Amino acid sequence: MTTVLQARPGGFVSTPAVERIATRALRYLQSGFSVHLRGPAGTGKTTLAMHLADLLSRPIMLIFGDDEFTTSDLIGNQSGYTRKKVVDNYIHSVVKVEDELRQNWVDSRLTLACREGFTLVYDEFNRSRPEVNNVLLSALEEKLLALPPSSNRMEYVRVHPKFRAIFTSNPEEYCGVHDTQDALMDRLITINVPEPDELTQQEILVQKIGINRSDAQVIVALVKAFRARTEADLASGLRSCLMIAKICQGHEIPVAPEHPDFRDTCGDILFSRTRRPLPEATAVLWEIMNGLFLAEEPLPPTAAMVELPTRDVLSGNGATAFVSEVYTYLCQSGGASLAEIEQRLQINRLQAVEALRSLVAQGILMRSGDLIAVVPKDNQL
Ligand SMILES: Nc1ncnc2c1ncn2[C@@H]1O[C@H](COP(=O)(O)OP(=O)(O)OP(=O)(O)O)[C@@H](O)[C@H]1O
Repeated sequence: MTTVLQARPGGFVSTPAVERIATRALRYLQSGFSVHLRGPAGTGKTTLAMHLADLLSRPIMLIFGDDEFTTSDLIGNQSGYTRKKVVDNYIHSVVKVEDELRQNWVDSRLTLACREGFTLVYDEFNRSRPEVNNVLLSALEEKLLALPPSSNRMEYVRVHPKFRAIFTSNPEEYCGVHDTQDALMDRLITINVPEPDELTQQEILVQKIGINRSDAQVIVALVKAFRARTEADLASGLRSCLMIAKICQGHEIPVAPEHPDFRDTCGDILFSRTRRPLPEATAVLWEIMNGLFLAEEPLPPTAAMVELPTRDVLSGNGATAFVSEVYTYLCQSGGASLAEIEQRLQINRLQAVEALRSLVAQGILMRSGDLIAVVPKDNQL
C-alpha cells in the first residue's frame, strides 16, 4: 500500500541563513519548478525538503534513492490478477462460459504524486541508478508520465498542475552515489546547501535538544575546531553536535571540557569521523579541550593601560584573527571573563581562546596558574 504523508509542522529551526535558502527554494517551487538541494551529509537538506513540502500544503510522497531501484519502483507495476467468470445457461441446452483474466496495475509513489498533484520528496535521488530516474524527464518537462504499454489503461498520466518534486543529493564523490544525469539536472533548479553556520547550529541544539545557549556554543565550537584541525570535512558537524548535546542532556553530563564523561562522549562521537590515526585525533581533541578549560576561568584585572602593539605584530602569521581586539578590550576593561570577551567583541569561544593563546605565546599575556594577566610593556618579549 502506498502511504501518503501529511505535513507535520514544527521542529524546523529557522535562522536568517536557513530562511534565505528556504525563501529561494519556495519561490522556485511556487513558480512551477522542481528544486534540487545538494550538499554534504548532515547539512539539513532532508529537513529543509520536508519543511518546504509542508509549506506547499499538499500531501507528501517520500522516496529514498536506492541502487536496487527499478523503474517500476518509481512508477508502479502489474500486481495480481482480477478474474471474471460468466456462465451463461440461458438456453438450457447451451452453456456459454466467459473467463477473463486481467492484470491489476498498482501506481507507485511517483505516479500517484503526478496523478494527484502531491509533493514528491525524492531523498538522495542519486543513490538510484541514473537510467531509473529517466522516467522523471518527461514528467518534469512535458508534464506526461509514461507507463508501460497496456490494453486496459492509459499509457500516460497527465501530470497534475500542483505536482512538485524536491530532490536532495550528496556530492558525487560520496561512496554509493551515482553521477547525476545532465538532462535531469537541466530540468531542476539546484541550490547548494552548505554546512549550517555556527548560529544556526547553536539554535538547532537549543531548540531541538533544549540545552542552554552557552553549552550549545561550547559544543559547536569544539566540534568545529576538531573538524578543522583533523580535516574531517566530508560531512557537516551538525549531527555530531546533536549527538553530544542529546547525550549530555539526557544523562546530566556537564558540558565542561574538564569533565571526564564529557571528554569520553566527545571522543566516542568525533574520533570515528576523521581519517586521522586515533592517537593523533586524541591529541588534537585533548588539546582543544584543555584550551577551552583554561580559558573558562575569569581573567584578572590589569594594572594599567599598555600601549597597543600593531595588529601585524599581534596576529603573527595571520592564523589568529581577533588578537588585537581582544588585547585592546582587556587593557580597556581592566579584566574580563571569557564570556564577556565573546559578548563584547561578538566572537565565539574558539576565536577568543585562540586570540588569548596567541597573546600568551607572544609574551603579551602571561599565565599564572589558572589566571591570565597582561605583561607590563617593559617586560614583554
Ligand atoms: N533547520 C533545521 N531545523 C531543525 N533540525 C535540523 C535543521 N537542519 C538540520 N536539522 C537536524 O540535523 C540533522 C541532519 O539533518 P538532515 O538529515 O536533514 O541532513 P541531510 O543533509 O539530509 O543529511 P544526509 O545527506 O546525511 O541525509 C537532523 O537530525 C535534523 O533534524
